[in-house]
Amino acid sequence: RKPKSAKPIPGPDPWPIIGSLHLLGKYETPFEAFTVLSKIYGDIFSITMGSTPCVVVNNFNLIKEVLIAKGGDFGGRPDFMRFHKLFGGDRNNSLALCDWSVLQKTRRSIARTYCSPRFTSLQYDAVNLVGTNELTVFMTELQKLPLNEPTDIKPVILAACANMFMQYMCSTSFPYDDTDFMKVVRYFDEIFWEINQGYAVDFLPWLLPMYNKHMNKLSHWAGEIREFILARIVQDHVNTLDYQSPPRDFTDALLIHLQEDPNMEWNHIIFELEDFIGGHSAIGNLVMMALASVVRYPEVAKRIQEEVDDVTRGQRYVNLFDKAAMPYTEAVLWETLRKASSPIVPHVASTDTEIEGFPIKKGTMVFLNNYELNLSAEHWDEPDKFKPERFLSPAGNVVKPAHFIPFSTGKRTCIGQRLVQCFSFILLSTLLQNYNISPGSEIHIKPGCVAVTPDCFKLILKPRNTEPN
Ligand code: HEM
Repeated sequence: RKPKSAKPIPGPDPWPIIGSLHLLGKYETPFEAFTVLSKIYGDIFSITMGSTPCVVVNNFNLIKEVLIAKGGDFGGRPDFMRFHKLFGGDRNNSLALCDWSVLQKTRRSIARTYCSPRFTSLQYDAVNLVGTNELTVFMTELQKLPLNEPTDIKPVILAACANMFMQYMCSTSFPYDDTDFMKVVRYFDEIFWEINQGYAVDFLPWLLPMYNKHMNKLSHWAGEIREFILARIVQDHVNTLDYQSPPRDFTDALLIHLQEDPNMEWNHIIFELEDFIGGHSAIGNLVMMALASVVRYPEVAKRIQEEVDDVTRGQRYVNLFDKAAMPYTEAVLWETLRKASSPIVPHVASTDTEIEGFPIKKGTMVFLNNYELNLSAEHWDEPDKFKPERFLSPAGNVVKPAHFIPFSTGKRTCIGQRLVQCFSFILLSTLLQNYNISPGSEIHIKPGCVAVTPDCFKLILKPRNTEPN
């Protein structure tokens, strides 16, 4: 198709040096600014960040055009220095931050079986087993926390998520009093928060000398994590791997692939493992976000408790096969994702192309305004309210509108979304099965972000005395 127009895409005139960065500074998230600007310039507009040409697309059809119809043209990622620092000096080591390549295709396909387990697969059974086994440990650890007073439960939730991931992907888990393990869990969480922030230096690289300390901190966290994974997880697998037998887990599958595929290197598999293990932080943060809403709206907690009590009859912990009978609890997680409206990682045009007939030059960064999709009155009834029931059909089944894409769509869609749905479900329902939870400190949630700060709000846990045997 010939470009519809040689006219430039509308957008604010950039200032020298900073481009239009000043327009974003007034808002808590740049996506709020994008929504405001879309009312002035339209559903597609251009904006210059520093000297980087960017385009913002604001409606579902345009988002689909970028992610699905032209996914191949927009397979690149931003070249931020922070991303390099987090992945051994080269962001292409990372699955989420690399440009599209044959290697990425291979890495995604190795990961698919393990990280996107289908409902009826052996992997799904394994996820269930690992998750429910960890629940017992998790509950024991929670009982060590002070009850009926403000307490910091995020580290315990994160440790439970980390163990679920490590057990599932590496057949290993760690005690919560293992200081090296807890340190690594904390570093992962710091990185998750970091990745969810934007900094002026991303677009103004000449500010770099001022960020030296920060960049060194990122490299340090990443280095410590890598050392732990190599020493405490991978080494044992290398020593015990039987190349003639089917892989025991994801780590084995990666090591076997390294042996068989001349294009795979040692670094590729270590970084892939690190990337996926790191996914646990996203789930821990999502559970904290869900709890923030649950404590704000006690009627939500009550409905989850009714569901979980009904399904388990107070006799056992929840498992993944209860999910179908607990649609409200699942809907709470979808509503948490809608309200959090985590941004889709920006894509970058890897070739000269077009969007809606407008010419787009190779190297242009594309922001997909899912904030608008998730929070506008055009798409949702009372969008500011936390209403899980919006995701329930009259018959009580979970339904999601097509424009709701918290995990994105297209060739770079999130690989971890099934694990998110599994582990967050059992953690949230088990917490509410066993405790009445109330706020223990002021709760501030940053808009347009699925992360809460590493040292975040406290909660008060009051046992419900219905603990299963
Ligand atoms: C609250 C939880 C999560 C949310 C909201 C989320 C959301 C997203 C989004 C929006 C993308 C960008 C897709 C795109 O650019 O089009 C993404 C990519 C990705 N996610 Fe997730 N994610 C979550 C958890 C996870 C977990 C647990 C894992 C790992 C097990 C994971 C692995 C990945 C990977 C590897 C990519 C990059 C895929 C690629 O670029 O090819 N995510 N995620």
